[in-house]
Amino acid sequence: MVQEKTSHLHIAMFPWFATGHITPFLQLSNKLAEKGHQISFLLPNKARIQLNYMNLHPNLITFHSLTVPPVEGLPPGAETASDVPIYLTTLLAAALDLMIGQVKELLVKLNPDVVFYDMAHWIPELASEIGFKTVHYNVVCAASIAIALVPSRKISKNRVISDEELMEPPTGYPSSTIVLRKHEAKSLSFISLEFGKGISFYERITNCLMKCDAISIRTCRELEGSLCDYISREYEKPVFLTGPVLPESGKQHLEDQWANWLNKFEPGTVVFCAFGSQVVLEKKQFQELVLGFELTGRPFLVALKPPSGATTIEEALPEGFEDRVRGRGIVHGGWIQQPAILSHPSVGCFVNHCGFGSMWESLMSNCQIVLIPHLGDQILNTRLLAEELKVAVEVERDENGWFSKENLSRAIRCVMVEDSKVGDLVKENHGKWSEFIARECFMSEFIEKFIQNLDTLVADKKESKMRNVL
Ligand SMILES: O=c1ccn([C@@H]2O[C@H](COP(=O)(O)OP(=O)(O)O[C@H]3O[C@H](CO)[C@@H](O)[C@H](O)[C@H]3O)[C@@H](O)[C@H]2O)c(=O)[nH]1
Repeated sequence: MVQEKTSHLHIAMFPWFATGHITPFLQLSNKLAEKGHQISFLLPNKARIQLNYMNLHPNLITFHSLTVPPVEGLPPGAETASDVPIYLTTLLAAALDLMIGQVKELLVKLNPDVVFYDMAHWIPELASEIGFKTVHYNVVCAASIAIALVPSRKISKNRVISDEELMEPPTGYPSSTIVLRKHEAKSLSFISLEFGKGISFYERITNCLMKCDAISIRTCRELEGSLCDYISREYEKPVFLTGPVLPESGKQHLEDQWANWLNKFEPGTVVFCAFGSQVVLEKKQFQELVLGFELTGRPFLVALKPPSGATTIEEALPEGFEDRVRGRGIVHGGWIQQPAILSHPSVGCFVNHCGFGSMWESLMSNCQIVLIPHLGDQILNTRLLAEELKVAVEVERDENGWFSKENLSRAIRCVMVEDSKVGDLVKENHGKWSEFIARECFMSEFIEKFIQNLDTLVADKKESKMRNVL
């Protein structure tokens, strides 16, 4: 096969100041640097120090520190979303917008071919002044954009969107299964609220999407092809997919305390549960959750943050719980090596919140998948896995969003017992997907195609540069 020749690009990355955004931008940077492209990565100083270890190509990826300016109400020293409670992130967005001069100065000096961004809606303005191409890179599923952040939503300035309106997908939305249920609509109501000074979240993102040269999404056609096409039509822009861009898994060594405990059980019998880095449950819901695991009668390992109002997991556990499950159940209040746990042979079921990372890790595992989503994109990811692909089951909630121990236990049992129709169906479908994803070329093909698209996008810029030189 004749390989198409690609030239080396200089790409500037300018992600929103949140770990969940900086990390995937950096993972993509690593993939691009692996192919010889040069990356200038703009980020606040503290995040640079924290994430330096993730830079796998320091010869090609250069971090450039930014200074987050003071904004009234923003705690001094706050630089990323992890430094502030969620209701103050609007002030961080206001600080981001004040950085236009600083970013402009840097971009003039760096002179990149293309800038990747996600929240700084003013990047296209700089592009026309300085002369670079722009790619709006979305790090959550295509469904989150398609259902909430398209022009067809028609959310004009200062209009607050109702839950009823959010439940209705926008005109032309291509899926009848990846939708929100009544109690879930409020998880997206933030889009019409202010995010930064005098601009709503909806306005910010739709501006970004309208003014960029190309849209890019961290997904694949096999999962969300029709949703990507819908976004492309809505914005009349090309949509370049990067695939999931996950780091090479490499074999993580599981800590002895977990390996020894898991080794005590038969293959495929342990239920593992984790809800990512953000979810903090209400105490009552937390207690109901752990009682649900007790009710299954199976061994279980749960790794969660303490619920709201508690400083430790132990103080929040239901009365007598620890004695009743001793020897077969652990609720751990700290971080645990999720990918390594998932590949332990004793683990047979993964109960998770369907955050983007966990969604892919569950798809790549051999475990049965049970989902309890909490936030907007997690709900849509869940619909994708449970309703479209039919590789997982979702725990039923009532109209107030509450899930009972019985519903949790029922969902786990229905995928774990032998000869369960649902269990067999999700297992078979899941098997096909994990095989598909595990192919060696799965991620590399995406990146190669993605780079070809970028090359075409910046070709005219390069030509005019050449003309100037000649
Ligand atoms: O005890 C734990 C818990 C999690 N993880 C890892 O942490 C990552 C968690 O990522 P993800 O599943 O995406 O969850 P969140 O951290 O909650 O993700 C945030 O960011 C995602 C986009 O990147 C969104 O999809 C989610 O809604 C948002 O909560 C995964 O790689 C897990 O393997 C561990 O290693 N140990």
